Amino acid sequence: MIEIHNIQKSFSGVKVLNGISGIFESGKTNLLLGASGTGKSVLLQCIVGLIKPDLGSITYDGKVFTNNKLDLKQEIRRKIGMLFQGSALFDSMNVEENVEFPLRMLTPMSKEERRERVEFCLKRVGLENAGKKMPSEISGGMKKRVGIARAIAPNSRYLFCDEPNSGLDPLTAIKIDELIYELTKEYDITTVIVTHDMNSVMEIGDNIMFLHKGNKLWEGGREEIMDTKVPELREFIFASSLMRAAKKVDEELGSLDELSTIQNGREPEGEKPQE
Ligand SMILES: Nc1ncnc2c1ncn2[C@@H]1O[C@H](COP(=O)(O)OP(=O)(O)OP(=O)(O)O)[C@@H](O)[C@H]1O
Repeated sequence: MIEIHNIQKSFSGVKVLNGISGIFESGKTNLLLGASGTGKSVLLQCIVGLIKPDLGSITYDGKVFTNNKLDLKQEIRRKIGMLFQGSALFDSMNVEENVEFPLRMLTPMSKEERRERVEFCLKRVGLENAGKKMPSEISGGMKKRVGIARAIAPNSRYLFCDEPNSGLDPLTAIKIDELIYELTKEYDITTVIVTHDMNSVMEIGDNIMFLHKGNKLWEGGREEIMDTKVPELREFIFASSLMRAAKKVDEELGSLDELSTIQNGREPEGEKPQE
């Protein structure tokens, strides 16, 4: 579990994060949702320690990451896996070597142990036959899979993904989302995902934090987000014509349901009979 409290960050006097607090639980996919420029990536970078917040605290499983103790920071960093937007694979290394890299850097594993772990991780992400390929020889979706295998290889307890399905076709994007979701549950990882994709929200949003102009305006699960009354979030969700259509169908199905209840001689739920 990761807890953030009152995270604030300004650049050149311009406030980008305005006191964000929240809890990211383990075994859950926690989404940072919002339009471009709302501070999602800056918050993610603060949480992983790439940017120092001006104020606020970040705690990983009870250990305070923001207390400047180098040993502790390094201990936590070893448990962090990152999936970058463009996958960020090393072009000069083949797929196996990319996945092996953090094992060489962060663990005392022997060569044989590393080989077994790489094999296991590549199999888990469905790339058992791609180990010898170079990044330039594989598709965008496969690159994301390699990035995921590399991120989880050292038994990471925390997984951070910056727009994991950017640049992918919708079907591949869903598969990548599903893979991240399954791994989160399987290994009880605390996963934090930056996204502005409503498909991801509806598919894998266990816990969603909606950011707007550096403020947290809403937090909740995918089953409640469509009913939000927060105007900025409603505007964000229904900016997509697909989501507007989905809402319309939902409302029409609701009306049909109500109609059939009345036709069957029962009162619609929530309505009291007239005296
Ligand atoms: N290193 C930096 N120096 C100055 N300003 C920055 C820096 N990093 C981010 N910003 C500014 O902070 C604001 C929030 O940026 P951020 O990248 O977090 O947005 P975002 O919500 O992730 O958007 P997107 O979805 O487009 O990536 C933007 O106005 C951006 O220009």
